[in-house]
Amino acid sequence: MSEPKPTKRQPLYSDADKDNLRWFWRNYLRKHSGKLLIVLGLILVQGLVYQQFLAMTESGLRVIFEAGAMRDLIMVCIVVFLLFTVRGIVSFLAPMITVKISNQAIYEMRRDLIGHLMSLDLAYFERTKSGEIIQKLVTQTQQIGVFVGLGVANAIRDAVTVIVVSGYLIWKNPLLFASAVVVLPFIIVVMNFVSDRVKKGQAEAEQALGNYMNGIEETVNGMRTVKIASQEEVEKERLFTGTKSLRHLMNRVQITQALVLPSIDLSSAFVYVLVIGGGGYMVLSPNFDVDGAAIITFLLGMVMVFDPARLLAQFFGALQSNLVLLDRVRALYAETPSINDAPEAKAEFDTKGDITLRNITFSYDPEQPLFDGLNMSFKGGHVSAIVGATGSGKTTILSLLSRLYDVQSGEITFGDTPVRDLQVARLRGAFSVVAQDIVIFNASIWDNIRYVNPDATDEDIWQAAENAEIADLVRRRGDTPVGPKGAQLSGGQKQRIAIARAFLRDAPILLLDEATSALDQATEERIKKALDRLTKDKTTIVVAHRLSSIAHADSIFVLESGQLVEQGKHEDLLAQKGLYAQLYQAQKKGYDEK
Ligand SMILES: Nc1ncnc2c1ncn2[C@@H]1O[C@H](COP(=O)(O)OP(=O)(O)OP(=O)(O)O)[C@@H](O)[C@H]1O
Repeated sequence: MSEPKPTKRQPLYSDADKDNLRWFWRNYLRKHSGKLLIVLGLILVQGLVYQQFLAMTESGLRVIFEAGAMRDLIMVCIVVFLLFTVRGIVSFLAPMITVKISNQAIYEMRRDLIGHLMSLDLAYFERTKSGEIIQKLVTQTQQIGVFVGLGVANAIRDAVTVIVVSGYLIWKNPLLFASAVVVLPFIIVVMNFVSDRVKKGQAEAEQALGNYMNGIEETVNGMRTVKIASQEEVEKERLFTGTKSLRHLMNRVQITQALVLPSIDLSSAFVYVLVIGGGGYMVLSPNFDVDGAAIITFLLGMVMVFDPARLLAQFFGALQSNLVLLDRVRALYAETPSINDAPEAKAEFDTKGDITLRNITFSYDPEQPLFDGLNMSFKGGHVSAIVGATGSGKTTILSLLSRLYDVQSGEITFGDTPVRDLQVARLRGAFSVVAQDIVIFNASIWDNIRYVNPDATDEDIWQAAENAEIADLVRRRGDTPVGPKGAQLSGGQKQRIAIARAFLRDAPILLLDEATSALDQATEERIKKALDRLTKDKTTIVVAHRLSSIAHADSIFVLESGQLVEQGKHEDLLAQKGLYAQLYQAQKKGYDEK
């Protein structure tokens, strides 16, 4: 499951490809073995129909050439018609089964991929382009499914036809058939060339498509910034470049694939000439016991072989593309979550105990350590605040507590229990969070609030909405969705939804990261009173830039570049005349001057 290296020649069927095919068979097809055997039986019937058709044609021609009975000719016609009726019915039944199997396989593959995706760490989503994820879950799985459902089934049908009809022709006239095989090496060389180029081209095209989809997502989501900065032309150009490169790559893949048919046609023309010439000679020569009916039937048989052979050759070109897609889809499983439940992880813990960070080290990027030996303790049931300059690591501390990331060394404990000994879902279930990046779904405000507690009663939801001062808006907007990512709401309205969620969830530990920063002072004052009730007896950690809003905290931690530089109550910190006092005075001065 390696990333493609377009410049290096790769084997057509690498070990990874074989492994991917086995994986696909084991997980999504093997369970349908019984039905697949039925399909195989139906396909065999299709092949046999062709063989019988040839035999009947030869008999019919002989009746004509040898001026036989009319009755025999009519019989031949009826049998031929019946044979093709059988083939028609079977040709419908086989794909009907395979299409169902393949759609089931797509469904299961997507279900598994979504399940795995949900288990991955936040860090994966922060480094992976969303276009790449959408591509795996939407287009690549779909293409693989269609290929398996129709492509593979048709290819087996074609292969069976080629084998059965060729077998019949060999039996009828081995010498003539042997002369037709001379074109085989030419076809093999062309197919190898095509397959190799298709594989490389497809890998590059998938990469380009991922980038293009990601570009669209970024542009659409960032439309406000694009418009304000008048960057429409730049974005247009960026997307044009993406589609241009796709056009170039798809041209390369599809034109290469188009080489297959003319090569087969050229070969077949060559073979037909050989059969007409060689077969004609056999009829005319007294050394061979071959009549005109046999040669015409043989020629018809060759036509019937070449048609499925063309399709088979096309199939091998498409197979290379699909092997690339399968590799891309399966690559998601190479990503594994690192934040898991430890064996025998505990479901229960003291949610009211102190939360302690002991000598922790953490960095997002090994080049830039953020915390190195940080110690902090948040008192259970009390309100603590973290303050400090932007980028000093306040939000990161909150993320570490709920294990969105794991510390690299040191330990975080809840009461006496190390955080790694807790079940992740239980740990996170103990938090209500109002984060800086509020996620709003394109649903009604009501549904957005209920998201954090789907079992809540209507009464609870109204109460939460009242507490967060958003109930009026809920009444006014009713069921109207709020637009993608809450685009129809103001920053303060989104923040009040997040606060309403915290009220509704009512978990024992509360994390408020700049929770009221977008509110006007009057609304903030009203929400503060409700929040004071909410935080009662809960362990609350507040991150705020506006120091006046955290002055009442039981304990204030002052961070500077990932280090704890001061700690204490508001009055004590002011008396210390350190960083906190400086920040506070600067803010106060700012307000006084306004
Ligand atoms: N997901 C991430 N990946 C890489 N680096 C990150 C990530 N999140 C934050 N950082 C970096 O870590 C540092 C601390 O960020 P953090 O968000 O904890 O700061 P903060 O004190 O909360 O800042 P602010 O007051 O601006 O919210 C910053 O230098 C930031 O660039």
